[in-house]
Amino acid sequence: MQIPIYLALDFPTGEEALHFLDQHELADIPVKVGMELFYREGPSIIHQLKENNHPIFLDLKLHDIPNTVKSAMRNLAGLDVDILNVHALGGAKMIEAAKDGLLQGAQKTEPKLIAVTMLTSMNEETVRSDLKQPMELAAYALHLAELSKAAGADGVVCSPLEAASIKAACGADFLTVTPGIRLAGSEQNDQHRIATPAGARRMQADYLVIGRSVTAAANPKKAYEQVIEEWKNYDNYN
Ligand SMILES: O=C(O)c1cc(=O)[nH]c(=O)n1[C@@H]1O[C@H](COP(=O)(O)O)[C@@H](O)[C@H]1O
Repeated sequence: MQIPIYLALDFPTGEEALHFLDQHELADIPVKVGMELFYREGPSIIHQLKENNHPIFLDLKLHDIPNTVKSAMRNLAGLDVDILNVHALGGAKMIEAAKDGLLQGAQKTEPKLIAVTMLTSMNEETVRSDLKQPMELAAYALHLAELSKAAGADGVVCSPLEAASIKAACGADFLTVTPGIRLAGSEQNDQHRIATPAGARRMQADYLVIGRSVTAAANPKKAYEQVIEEWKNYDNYN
């Protein structure tokens, strides 16, 4: 079975992303294509990665009125990727519309629909001061997860710190996809609610998303292997 660790391909061009995978012998690994790469390359980067047998999470975080999201999802589902996502903050009607569009557009596989709860770059203070959200962040993320589940999402993007409580409330089958993953000693960058790969697994993350801890490492291949090692043998790590 493929290890559910998606490498975030946050590169300016497809050429750089493909070169990185090739140079560091990361053939076939699950990858996440986000706004930076997709807005530059469009569907062609998805076709190329699929040709190289990479499982793909296409992370475009749709957030618009239900009708627009439904039509966009119909198109994206036709790309035959494994995971697509929306912002849970778009509300229940928007998530339901995303699911409808996804089902209409699905080709060989039905991509999983994942809703982003609270971005891992936010903390209690920014949620309160920027969003004027009075609930505690973890409780609000849990609320958004329950809303997403009721609206037909297959899981959520959340911080590893919230994964266990979301699993407890939404059930073992409801997927927790967790960015904000950092190897010990890596830069935190703009992330706030973070954990190591081992910590995330212990906290019941189903899928990890990791970018700069690997892509900006002195030895990306070694860093990626460390992530896998921690995922497999999480009891041996802090
Ligand atoms: O949906 C996402 O993938 C996502 C949600 C979130 O809350 N936080 C978050 O960091 N991400 C994405 O996960 C990746 C994390 O990258 P690194 O911080 O470099 O590991 C980036 O591509 C983000 O766009």
